Amino acid sequence: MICPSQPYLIAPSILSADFARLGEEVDNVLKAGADVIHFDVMDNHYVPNLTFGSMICKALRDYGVDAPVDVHLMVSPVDGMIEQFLEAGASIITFHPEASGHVDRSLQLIKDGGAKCGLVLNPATSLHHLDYVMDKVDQILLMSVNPGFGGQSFIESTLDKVRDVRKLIDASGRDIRLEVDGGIKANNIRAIAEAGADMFVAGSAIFNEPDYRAAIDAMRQELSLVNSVISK
Ligand SMILES: O=C(CO)[C@H](O)[C@H](O)COP(=O)(O)O
Repeated sequence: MICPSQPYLIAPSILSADFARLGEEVDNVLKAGADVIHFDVMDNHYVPNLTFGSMICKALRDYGVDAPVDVHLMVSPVDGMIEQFLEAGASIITFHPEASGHVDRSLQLIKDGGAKCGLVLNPATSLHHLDYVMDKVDQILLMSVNPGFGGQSFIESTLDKVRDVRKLIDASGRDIRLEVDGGIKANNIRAIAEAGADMFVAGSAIFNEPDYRAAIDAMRQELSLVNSVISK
């Protein structure tokens, strides 16, 4: 079992928020103890659903949201959207390697714009996409559902993938965040952390609950029980 070198982060996905009251929803979830706002951008091309773009990110910044905004781009091609989200105030931008013709260039574009960069791997996407970029990425996001919709069930084989990526991160000697997204709830977050993840995206498990603080606290309570040993 592995202990990441950084504290655990909980990142509610606003995909499951009430869009008619988005500013208020983001305020409420931050007041309830969220660390990061996860922002799912879907283009109805790379994934079969359509959500929101950089204008909504900018609107949240203008509204006063100063927490880190973690933008997950499910769009193809990706570079134009990267530029827009840098201007809109994104803190972290991740994208799928299949959506970029030049992965190294897209990562550099994000870094040059002052945000943290990362790659997202779908459940059946190979880890070989991480070859030759481990010196560059700040974050790796493993999808534990097929992207496009909230409220799906966690794909169990992700746990093996998390263990494999944790080994790659430890071998790199860099502080790279290992984020997992899809079907995360209080009853499985501990196992995901024990596999080596240190950042957890949860949409329906938080926004579908009447009490956001209770939902986040239940996850933190499970994380406090993680059986961990420093592996470095
Ligand atoms: O990226 C996503 C879907 O593509 C969502 O962030 C993810 O599925 C979170 O939703 P839930 O916690 O309800 O599974």
